[in-house]
Amino acid sequence: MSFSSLPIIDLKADESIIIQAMLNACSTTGFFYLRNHNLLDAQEHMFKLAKEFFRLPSNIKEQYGITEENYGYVRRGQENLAGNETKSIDEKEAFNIRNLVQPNELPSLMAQSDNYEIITKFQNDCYDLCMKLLTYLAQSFDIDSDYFTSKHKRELKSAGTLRLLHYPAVKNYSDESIRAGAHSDYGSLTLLFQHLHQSGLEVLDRSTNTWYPVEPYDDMIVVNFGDVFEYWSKGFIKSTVHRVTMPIIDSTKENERFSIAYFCHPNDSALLTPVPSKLILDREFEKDEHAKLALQDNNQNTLTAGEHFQMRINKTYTY
Ligand SMILES: O=C(O)CCC(=O)C(=O)O
Ligand SMILES: [Fe+2]
Repeated sequence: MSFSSLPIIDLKADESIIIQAMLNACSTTGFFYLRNHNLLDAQEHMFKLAKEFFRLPSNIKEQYGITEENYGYVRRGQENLAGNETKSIDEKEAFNIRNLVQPNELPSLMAQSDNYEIITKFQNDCYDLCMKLLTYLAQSFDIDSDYFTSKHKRELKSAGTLRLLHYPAVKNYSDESIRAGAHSDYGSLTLLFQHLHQSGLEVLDRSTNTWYPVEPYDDMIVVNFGDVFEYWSKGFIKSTVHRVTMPIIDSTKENERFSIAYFCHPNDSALLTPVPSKLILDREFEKDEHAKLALQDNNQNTLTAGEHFQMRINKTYTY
């Protein structure tokens, strides 16, 4: 397993192979490609809708501005994922949709019944896929197979979010510009859908401080582990830092970028205590620089997933 060619997990492979591959991926790169998932059609519909939405005039999009709970429209320059370590802002716009969203909470384009159905189907498919991966992961750790899924009940409150992203075309930019600043994700798993060979995503190998590009493939989802797993595994599972860089300027090529992220989060009340696996319980949690920044810096109080999310969000628009 290496950052220069991320592992590929094939959902059509034997379960024993998947379970072993999940264990290898989570403890090394924290990122992998997922092949043979069944979200291709749903993904295509979702990208079409996202493009239609981002083409709307700003005043319409801004009617649904981001709320304190982190849902709604983020305009270009409003968010800075790398926090106050840098002066730059993220050159992107985004729209965050909560789980179990109701049509009356959405812009009229998304509230139309056919589009609302596309959104809810996509959310359900993503949720089901995450639950499948979490079941395999529990098997990798030799714990009850519903150990993780029981902390992700669909009907209970969580910070789970579907995020549509648009990185507008650029003709020039400064050295400090970035499309999405360096960050780790806050939840348990992220499904990242890239599109039409629009690259730019990079992952950080913390041990050597080296960035590696993540090539986009239309038929494979990029999956990564978030902070919650770094807590649950005392650092055995890596919540790998990533970013999206600016495109190479080539006047013959269109360079805007679309992506979609499904952030799976445990229920707000879930405790971030170590999982009862032999692989984890005997481990010392030695926090490296990233963990010290992203996670609560002392091991005295156990956080809930909701508290950790709130802590990260309070900084996001600074960290
Ligand atoms: O657009 C991408 O490829 C990555 C976005 C991302 O990492 C995020 O929003 O957390
Ligand atoms: Fe991310």
